[in-house]
Amino acid sequence: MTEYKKIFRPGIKLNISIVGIVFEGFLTGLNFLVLLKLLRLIFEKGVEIKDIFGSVASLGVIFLFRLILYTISYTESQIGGASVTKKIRKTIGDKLKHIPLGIFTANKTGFYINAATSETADYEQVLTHKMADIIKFFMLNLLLGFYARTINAYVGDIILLILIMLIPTILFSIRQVNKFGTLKNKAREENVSAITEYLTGCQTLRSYGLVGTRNRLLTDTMKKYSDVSYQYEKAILPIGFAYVLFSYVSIAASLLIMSNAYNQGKLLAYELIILFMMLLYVAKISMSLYISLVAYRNLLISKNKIERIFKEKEEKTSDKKLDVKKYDIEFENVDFSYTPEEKVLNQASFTIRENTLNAIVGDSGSGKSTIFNLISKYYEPDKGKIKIGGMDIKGISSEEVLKKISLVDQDVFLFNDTVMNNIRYARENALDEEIFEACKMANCHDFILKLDKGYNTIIGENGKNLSGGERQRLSIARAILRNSPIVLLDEVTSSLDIENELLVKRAIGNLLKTRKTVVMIAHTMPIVEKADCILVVENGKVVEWGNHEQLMKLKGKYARMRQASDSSFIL
Ligand SMILES: Nc1ncnc2c1ncn2[C@@H]1O[C@H](COP(=O)(O)OP(=O)(O)OP(=O)(O)O)[C@@H](O)[C@H]1O
Repeated sequence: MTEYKKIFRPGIKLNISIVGIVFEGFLTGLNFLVLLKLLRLIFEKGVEIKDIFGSVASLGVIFLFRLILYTISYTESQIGGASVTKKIRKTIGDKLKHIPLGIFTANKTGFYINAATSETADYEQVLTHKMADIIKFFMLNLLLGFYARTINAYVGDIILLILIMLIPTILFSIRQVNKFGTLKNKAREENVSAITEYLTGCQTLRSYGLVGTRNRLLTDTMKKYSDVSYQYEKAILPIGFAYVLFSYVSIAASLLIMSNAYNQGKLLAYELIILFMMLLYVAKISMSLYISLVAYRNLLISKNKIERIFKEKEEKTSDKKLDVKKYDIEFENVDFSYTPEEKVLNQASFTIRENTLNAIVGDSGSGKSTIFNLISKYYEPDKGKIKIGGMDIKGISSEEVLKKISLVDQDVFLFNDTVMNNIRYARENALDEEIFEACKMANCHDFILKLDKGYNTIIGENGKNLSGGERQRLSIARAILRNSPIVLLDEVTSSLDIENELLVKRAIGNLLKTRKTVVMIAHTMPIVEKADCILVVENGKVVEWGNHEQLMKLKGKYARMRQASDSSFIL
């Protein structure tokens, strides 16, 4: 058995609960025996009050046992179901750690959130309710059918026929469930993605007055989900209705057979009554069995979704360490595409020397951020080699490579935690004094002290209580504290006001004082001129490199970009 299949297996507690619920079903069947005995007394020799008390007591005892069994089974199933759910969610979490980081694009967020929440909860339903119900209803139906046969063979056969007719009904329903259930799940996934996007982008949407527009898109996904759900019900309901009709026509046919048998003296009055009661009960539980089987199949679609995540290709892991003495970065004839249609890097080759400040410039969409994505191993190159300190990073895990890199970009992610803890994520064992020092260097110490509880202030979900510049400086403080040999800065000042830009620039200046291999993508920073090396990217290649003076003398792409830039120095 594939390893992941074991995760879905019901554990001992769930198996106990299933056995308990099936027994509880058998006990329900015993009620008919008690009633049969009472009816026989009524019709054969006249009933006495003690007989009634005896029957009521028997029914009471059966009820008590059923209650005990049900309580134990229900509790066990809840504990067992929660334990399987925990295992599934944990495995999804573990799996996500090993899926290549580049996969986490915004449109997949809904897929993963949905799998870890709704789909897992759906599968728990299969384990805690559906499986036991299906076995219970099936066994009970079978038992009543065979028992009815001992009274009247025809009626018994009709009960068994009602059960057998479930097979074509279910086969027919499954086609609809597979079709519409899959569509329903897809629509739910899109809905979760839309909700996630709406909530995370709410601030931006408000600022652009687009709340209404996006809200419509969100409600569209909700409408699509409700439409598909309606189609699902519309496709399933007629099949269920036809089955109910068949069951009740069978009961009518049984009534005819029973009245004939009664008139011919082959069936006693109390037998007729009990058989009739059984038939009504069988029709009811057959319908419940049908509903449970349909729901079971539908919920298994969720299981398939979760399995898809478990089967997703994992990043190649290796224990190989990035054990190097220096931190040069080299690209050797690197080709890379996100999609087969567009080659983003084409034979890109360049070297970034260690302990130097490097700037990457180029037109929008030329592939600057892609170079960062490849250095950080969010993606693997299609061809060519990327080396750090002379070592090819191909066989090294992204976690290991990322240990050597601090990335400061525009999208600073902050946790809903204290300022102190948010910075400590960069280095878990950092002393408080080291955090204060890093914050001073990153120009954030003063604003942190002005916060309500200073370093112990909770900064809200993704730091929503802070300004863009403050968030940016906290991110630089993290990079300083992390003290990794490579620092990647991605257009960090592009969205800031002048005052904040100045503070962030000073913070970067302090970061650069510690000798590191620094690579930055910058549009508006005069610091580009100060870079030891400027790499100019065009059409997926580094077409020029050198310092500002060298490149200006070259009179090539960089010089043209520099001349075209306005007085505010837009590269
Ligand atoms: N995840 C992605 N999937 C598909 N295509 C992508 C993805 N990310 C970027 N691209 C495409 O790759 C090309 C290079 O993008 P990249 O972000 O590296 O450019 P850039 O030079 O950093 O641009 P900018 O200066 O505008 O940030 C662009 O055409 C972009 O549309």
